[in-house]
Amino acid sequence: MAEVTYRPAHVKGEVRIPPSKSAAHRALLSAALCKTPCRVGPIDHSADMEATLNGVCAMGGTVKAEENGVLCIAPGTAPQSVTVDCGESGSTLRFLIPVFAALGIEATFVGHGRLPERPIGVYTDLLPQHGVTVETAGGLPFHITGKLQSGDFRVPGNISSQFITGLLFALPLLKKDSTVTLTTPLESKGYIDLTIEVLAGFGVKIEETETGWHISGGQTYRAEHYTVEGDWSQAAFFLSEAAISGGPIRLLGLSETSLQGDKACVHLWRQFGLSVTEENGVYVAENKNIDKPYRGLHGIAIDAAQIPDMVPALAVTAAFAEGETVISHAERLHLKECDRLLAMEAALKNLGADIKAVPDGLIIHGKPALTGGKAEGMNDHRVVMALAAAGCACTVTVTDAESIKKSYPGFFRDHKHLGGIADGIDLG
Ligand SMILES: O=C(O)C1=C[C@@H](OP(=O)(O)O)[C@@H](O)[C@H](O)C1
Ligand SMILES: C=C(OP(=O)(O)O)C(=O)O
Repeated sequence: MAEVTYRPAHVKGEVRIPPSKSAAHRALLSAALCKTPCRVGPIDHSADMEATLNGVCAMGGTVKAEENGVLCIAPGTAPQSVTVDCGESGSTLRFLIPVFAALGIEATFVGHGRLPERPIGVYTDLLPQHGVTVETAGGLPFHITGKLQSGDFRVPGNISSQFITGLLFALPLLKKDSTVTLTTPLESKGYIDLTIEVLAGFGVKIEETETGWHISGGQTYRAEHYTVEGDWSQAAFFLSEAAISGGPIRLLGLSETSLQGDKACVHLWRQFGLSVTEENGVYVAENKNIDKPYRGLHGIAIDAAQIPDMVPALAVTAAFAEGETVISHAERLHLKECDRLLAMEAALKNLGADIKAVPDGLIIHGKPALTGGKAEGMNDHRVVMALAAAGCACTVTVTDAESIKKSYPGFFRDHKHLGGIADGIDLG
């Protein structure tokens, strides 16, 4: 795989944050469940979006590109049996399985990269209790036959919220009412809030209960269009760049009222010492203490249970922040596109940082400067993008540079547009 070399530079200027991958997955799937055409956009053509669009087509839907990144999704006739390639997208796989089961489509789900090894056991246990036959050797391929039956779905809240989202999409399609009951406390709650919000945009109601959710059966997905808001998880990489390089960076396209849990990045980087202000929907990130020791940044304590995708970018800023940063409740990072805790530990150590992975997170003691060096991207988009901020301060070569295509194909272009240097790869 190709390498990218980030070199020291002062990044500043304006960047339009791409549309939210999480919101887009949800909106495309909801649109595919409508009885009449629905326009969804803007959509960024990342590999994960392609995976969900594969799913939309496998449901019999058709996809037509219109202007300004809008896609028109029209319903078709669902096939009886189909293979769905989910690429490397955990969201696609875990959202589609129960939906296909609710529609009674016999399906084989396949995937690549780390996806075949990522947890799927929640469905292996649960679906057979509700009328679906599952065939799997543990991971992918994952084959389902039969039609999902309503009832009480008991689900752990701490493996992946994506199982719950998948059920919240599927259960309204069944004839009778269902409940989802949490057997352990919910992590990544912001993603469930986002699911419920997108469903509401399609006229589908989910009721929160003391133990989980009540879902009325016989509901209909209905909407003519859905506008996808900006992606707070991608904005975090630029907050980290502003913290280390100075900025100011103006971030366009983000919603102030977003339910994305990753909106917490504003508060977190302010705690590190970055100034983040908002005016008329534009967020401005600037490190006004860039000339002070440690760039005026100081270490913080972070509970990552609700914001797993923030961790790579947080770890990089922490490597430059005075004192200790402790990132806890991040166990699920072992199970993402790579083991993100070990990947960030290895990468930042190679650049000269003081970082230690512990079972539930990372402990980092910041240094005023890093030496730079070579790091493994581990085929993980968030690892490769997070290291761009370190590369604003020291030369960093990262392998697996193309992995950014999973969520943000224009990342190097945007980094360069801000004055950053990303050599060795031409991805626009
Ligand atoms: O629902 C979603 O859109 C997502 C949920 C999160 O996964 P977990 O719930 O497994 O933490 C997150 O890490 C992922 O990038 C996107
Ligand atoms: C983990 C991620 O996505 P997914 O789970 O959908 O593969 C991610 O985007 O960081």
